[in-house]
Amino acid sequence: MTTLLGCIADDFTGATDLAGLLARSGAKVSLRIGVPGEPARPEDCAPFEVIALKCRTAPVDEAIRDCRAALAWLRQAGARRFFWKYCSTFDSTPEGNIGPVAEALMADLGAEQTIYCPAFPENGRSVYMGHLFVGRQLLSESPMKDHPLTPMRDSNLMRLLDPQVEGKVGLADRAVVAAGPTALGGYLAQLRHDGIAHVITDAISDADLETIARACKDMTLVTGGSAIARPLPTLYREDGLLSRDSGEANHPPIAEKAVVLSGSCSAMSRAQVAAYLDRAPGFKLDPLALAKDGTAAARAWLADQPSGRAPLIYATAEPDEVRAAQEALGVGRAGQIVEEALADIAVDAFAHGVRRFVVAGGETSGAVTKALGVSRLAVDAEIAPGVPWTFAEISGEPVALALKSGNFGKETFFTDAFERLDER
Ligand SMILES: Nc1ncnc2c1ncn2[C@@H]1O[C@H](COP(=O)(O)OP(=O)(O)O)[C@@H](O)[C@H]1O
Ligand SMILES: O=C(O)[C@@H](O)C(=O)COP(=O)(O)O
Repeated sequence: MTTLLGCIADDFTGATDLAGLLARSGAKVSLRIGVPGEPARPEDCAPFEVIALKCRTAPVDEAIRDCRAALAWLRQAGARRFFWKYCSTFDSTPEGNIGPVAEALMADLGAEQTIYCPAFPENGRSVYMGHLFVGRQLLSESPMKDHPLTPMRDSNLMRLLDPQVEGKVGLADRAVVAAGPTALGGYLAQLRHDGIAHVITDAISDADLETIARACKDMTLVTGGSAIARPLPTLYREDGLLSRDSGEANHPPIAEKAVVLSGSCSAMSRAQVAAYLDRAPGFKLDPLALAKDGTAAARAWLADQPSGRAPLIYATAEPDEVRAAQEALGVGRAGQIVEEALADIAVDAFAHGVRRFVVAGGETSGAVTKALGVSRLAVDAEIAPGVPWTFAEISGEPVALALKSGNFGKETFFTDAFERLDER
């Protein structure tokens, strides 16, 4: 059927997060890795199409080029409403890519205004007076200040967005949101009249997100984290745009051999790795050793592991270890070496019969999924808010992948993931 909402995600965990939240409604969601090589045929498309890109930290021009190509494909699929998905912690560099991509998409779509709504209350992200909180902490005081690629050192979204865009930035604060969808719609119209193209929206609860979604459901372009998109299928149903058909599909059984790969250095991933090492064998990657000797030692270790709990290979490290690796190798190169190593290990693991992959980290998931040659993922059971199991076919073999955002899941996530897969 023709696509109702065309979504572009700036990383792969963000894409599965968004697809998982949209799929909670029972609607059919299709998740494609990269812009498909073939032109879109609306009859083969789902009402919700998500294109996963790996452009969060790409040079601005490259990110704009890739997102515009994704937009063109989604328009061919029939979409007239679009969603630009970035991180609920607004991960970006000083130059972008949140603002420049939004502005390029707006130009292509002739949209005068869009909203920016990263709030995800279920995962502790809220926005108040334009300031982003992670749990009880301001973004800039949260562990996101030490992110290896996008350290977030300011919590004021207007201040973060302003240098990234040419148009004017404004705020729809909590008082306006709390006044309900009609008041919010009127306020946005007033801001549009005043020439404000980019509006940060406060939201501290799911009820706020419902209000914003209701006020913005017909906006040509909405931008944000996944949670602002979650109410949209229900709203489209109310408007008679979407049928009640379930998108549920049966997936073939997946062979049991499994591996956990973690390239995320978030505080939550560090806790998850530590908890899992109490129960399963682990191998720690050292970026300097990888730069010198490659992945042979890790691959040999993996090949030697007895069956049982899925082994864990991780580069996950404390901020001072990450800084030391970055000082020795350069920030970009350190990240790339680790991503390429985990991708290389994943390909080797697949060749040795591994069919269940749990991957921690957005950039890491992008590298692993691309290397495995996955082009489309089917979304299945949610393990934790924003992290579903997904299924793919690689060389004709069914494979399960859980792509975990660095910050998501409980401490027991890796164990939870396999339990969830077995109980489906
Ligand atoms: N020990 C390390 N030293 C330096 N960089 C690292 C290390 N471990 C992982 N990285 C890099 O840090 C980045 C983490 O980003 P990502 O995978 O997106 O995780 P998250 O989801 O937590 O943001 C990746 O580029 C990864 O290769
Ligand atoms: O919105 C979110 O927080 C996630 O969907 C997301 O984008 C994850 O990014 P990483 O933390 O880099 O995995």
